[in-house]
Amino acid sequence: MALSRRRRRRCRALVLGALLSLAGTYLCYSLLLFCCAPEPEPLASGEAAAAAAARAASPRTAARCLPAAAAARKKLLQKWRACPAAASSTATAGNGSSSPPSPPPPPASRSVGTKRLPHALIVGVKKGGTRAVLEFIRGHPAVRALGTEPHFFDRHYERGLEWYRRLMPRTLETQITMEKTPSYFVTREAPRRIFNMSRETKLIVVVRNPVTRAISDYTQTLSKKPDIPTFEGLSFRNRSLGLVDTSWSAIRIGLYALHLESWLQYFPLSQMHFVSGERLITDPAGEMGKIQDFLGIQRLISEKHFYFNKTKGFPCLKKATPGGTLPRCLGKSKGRTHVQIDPEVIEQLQDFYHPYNVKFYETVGQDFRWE
Ligand SMILES: Nc1ncnc2c1ncn2[C@@H]1O[C@H](COP(=O)(O)OS(=O)(=O)O)[C@@H](OP(=O)(O)O)[C@H]1O
Repeated sequence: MALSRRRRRRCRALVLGALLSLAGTYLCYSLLLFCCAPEPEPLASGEAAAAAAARAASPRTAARCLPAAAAARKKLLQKWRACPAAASSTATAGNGSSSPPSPPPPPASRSVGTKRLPHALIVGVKKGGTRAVLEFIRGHPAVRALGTEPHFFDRHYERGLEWYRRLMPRTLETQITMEKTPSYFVTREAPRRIFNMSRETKLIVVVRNPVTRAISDYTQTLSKKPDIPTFEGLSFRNRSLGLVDTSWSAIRIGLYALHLESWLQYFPLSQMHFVSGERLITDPAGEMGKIQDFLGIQRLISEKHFYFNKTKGFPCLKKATPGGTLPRCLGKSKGRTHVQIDPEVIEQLQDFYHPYNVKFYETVGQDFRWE
């Protein structure tokens, strides 16, 4: 009898102990969750809510940061944060000036930061050199970019801004989020949709001689569909009458002045930056310098990060980090050998584009010398 009472008492003590330890674990777990909860991300969907989220994210002011020169020394292509541009507008990458007094902060890893709507977009043009610009600029420590083309403002708009935001890489407050989708430039609804996301969005357009661009576009299509008609056949409604077929997308995309009009209904020119696709090849550092100025970030990507690859026939990035993962040259689909086109056809198309080009130069205040 006494034995079973003792056993019952021991049993009760064991149950009590177990309960207490469970309660303790729960308390610790709750405390841990409370202390380490991540920064809440906006969850509301719809244009207004996400636009508010974008505005909230826009003052990308000083948090702890790595001075730009130090960031550059810490290898351009590593994702170190850089201090805001105001620190020094003359800094160039790795010019060997003073070293940081204390150890640098940890790099912004994939799990750090917040997914934000883009602050800047490369909106076009197809075959202009958009991939080169994206790959070059994403080496900057103050920029993080989506590697693939999300086609949100043309194909997937109905999925909502929240879907779009979730595609973005995480950024720190001081960093700029970017993506590129070249078809935005010729999408009628894109300017309004981007404006509704944020009227402060910075827009980059890489433009190239519209005739060369059309041939590049055609060469790409031909590589996928070898049975399509000839370039000459597709370009004209009536070649002897010189009637160009502007309904063919390869031709239509090159009417830059027309497409630009839709953008100027929503954005001032000062919010748009036009990159010369030609100069991007002959002077990548020069064009990248202007892009960095436009984005309000330090000129860290400079001459010393490029070399001309004779085999590729294009400038390529030097691998700035030992064992870095970014490619030195762009892939095989960039810099294809173009299909041979009758020089007379080229001349006819040059003539066709001339008035549109002139209008475009006048509007943007830059002569791209495509004549
Ligand atoms: N550094 C470097 N390396 C390789 N290619 C370069 C570079 N800079 C500019 N380009 C030119 O980019 C053209 C492709 O343009 P996009 O990247 O805009 O094409 S796409 O619309 O994304 O398909 C591509 O066009 P094609 O030469 O007709 O293939 C290149 O001329």
